[in-house]
Amino acid sequence: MSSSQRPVVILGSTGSIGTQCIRVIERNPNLYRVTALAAGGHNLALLARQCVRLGVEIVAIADGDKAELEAELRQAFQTEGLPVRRLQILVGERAATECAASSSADTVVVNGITGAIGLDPSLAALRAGATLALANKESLVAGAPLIRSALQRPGQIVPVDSEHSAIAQCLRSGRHERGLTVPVVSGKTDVSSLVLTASGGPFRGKTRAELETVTVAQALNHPTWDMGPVVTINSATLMNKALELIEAHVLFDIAPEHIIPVVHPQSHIHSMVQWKDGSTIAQTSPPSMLIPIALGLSWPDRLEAVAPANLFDFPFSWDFEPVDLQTFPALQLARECAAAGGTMPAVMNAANEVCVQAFRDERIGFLDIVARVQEVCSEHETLPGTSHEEVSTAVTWAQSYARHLIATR
Ligand SMILES: NC(=O)C1=CN([C@@H]2O[C@H](COP(=O)(O)OP(=O)(O)OC[C@H]3O[C@@H](n4cnc5c(N)ncnc54)[C@H](OP(=O)(O)O)[C@@H]3O)[C@@H](O)[C@H]2O)C=CC1
Ligand SMILES: CC(=O)[C@@H](O)[C@H](O)COP(=O)(O)O
Ligand SMILES: [Mn+2]
Repeated sequence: MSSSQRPVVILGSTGSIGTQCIRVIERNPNLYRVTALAAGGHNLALLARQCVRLGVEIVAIADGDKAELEAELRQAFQTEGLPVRRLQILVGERAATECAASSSADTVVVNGITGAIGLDPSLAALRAGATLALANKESLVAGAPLIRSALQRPGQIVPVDSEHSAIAQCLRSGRHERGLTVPVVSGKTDVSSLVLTASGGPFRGKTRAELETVTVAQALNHPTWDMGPVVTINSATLMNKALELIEAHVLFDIAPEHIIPVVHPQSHIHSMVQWKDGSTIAQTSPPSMLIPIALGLSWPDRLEAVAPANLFDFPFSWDFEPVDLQTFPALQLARECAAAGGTMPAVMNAANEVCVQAFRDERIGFLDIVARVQEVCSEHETLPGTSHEEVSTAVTWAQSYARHLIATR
């Protein structure tokens, strides 16, 4: 390893964020070296190929068989024409957390795991002193007080979610020192609001009556982004924007009433910051996660030619419209959950994870997802959420109450 190569740990390496992160790193071999990979264990052949190609030292899987992974690794070494080498293999539900804990202050840990299961690995990365390039928004929604107390230094979290990366980039144009992430210009904040753009998802413009019969395949057909299935369905219910509103509130320490969601169907403007003088700064590029992922690795520097830029030499237009809050009530629910604070956002997310799985299994309809999440939240008595035990008790309760509602309605 050359001393100029920064060590990188990728959690969720076989997913949409993970594979795109590997693309960025493979284009910049002099800058980065992947030391560890973690995945769920559902695609061992791909994981083994990644390990061999990248020369990692540690590989972690949540589920699956160690012997099967070893066999895939042997096969991958042979396919690449390389001598078989032993790797440290971690297996089990704590494996990704152990993998993150193996990092150190100069490491970037990229968290591309889906779901609140990503919280413990995020905490482990922060406690190890690593930079956390965070795509796993559920970490912040489920465990904001825990994340705050695990933070070792300002700027330790670099947001990878496209909207939050955009906001972080826009914030560099003025004064804003508060929040958990990448403070750049110190001084009292001059921000008046954050404008959170939403594509509107595949069902933009539909009525609730029309949404009653939409299918899983239709919900997975995102108009502008190619992503993993959970975030794609969350985009369709606008629960993704609900999670992102809480994510922005936590990351940038801005009151939810100063975060304004707006539908922008082209997904070219990734979010904006409005300043006290009336100015608005936007960050734009054609939809691609490569830029926010690259910035997660290199912040505040920029890598060369990461993705195509907007072309301004032919006519086109960008549209904006208000979010239809009657048809898509998730955002209003998020505001209420953010106001309640403590364990309430973790409960909202946990119930949503259960309901999204039930919708994917065709056990509930599309509109039932947010309706059941609302019911779960309305029955929850908020706790401060400052201990791990409180958060996991609330999450377990929300999961089982959501399952009960799904089974009995
Ligand atoms: N995809 C995108 O463009 C964007 C994604 N995000 C966020 O990034 C996160 C990841 O999304 P995305 O890449 O789309 O999701 P995917 O479903 O494509 O990938 C999820 C990854 O997590 C792994 N995984 C699942 N469970 C575990 C576990 N217990 N331990 C370790 N790894 C695990 C999966 O492994 P396996 O393959 O074995 O199941 C897979 O590698 C989500 O929080 C999402 O909201 C945010 C903005 C954009
Ligand atoms: C790419 C990204 O950051 C996603 O979270 C995206 O925001 C999803 O699109 P929606 O705007 O439809 O939720
Ligand atoms: Mn996003």
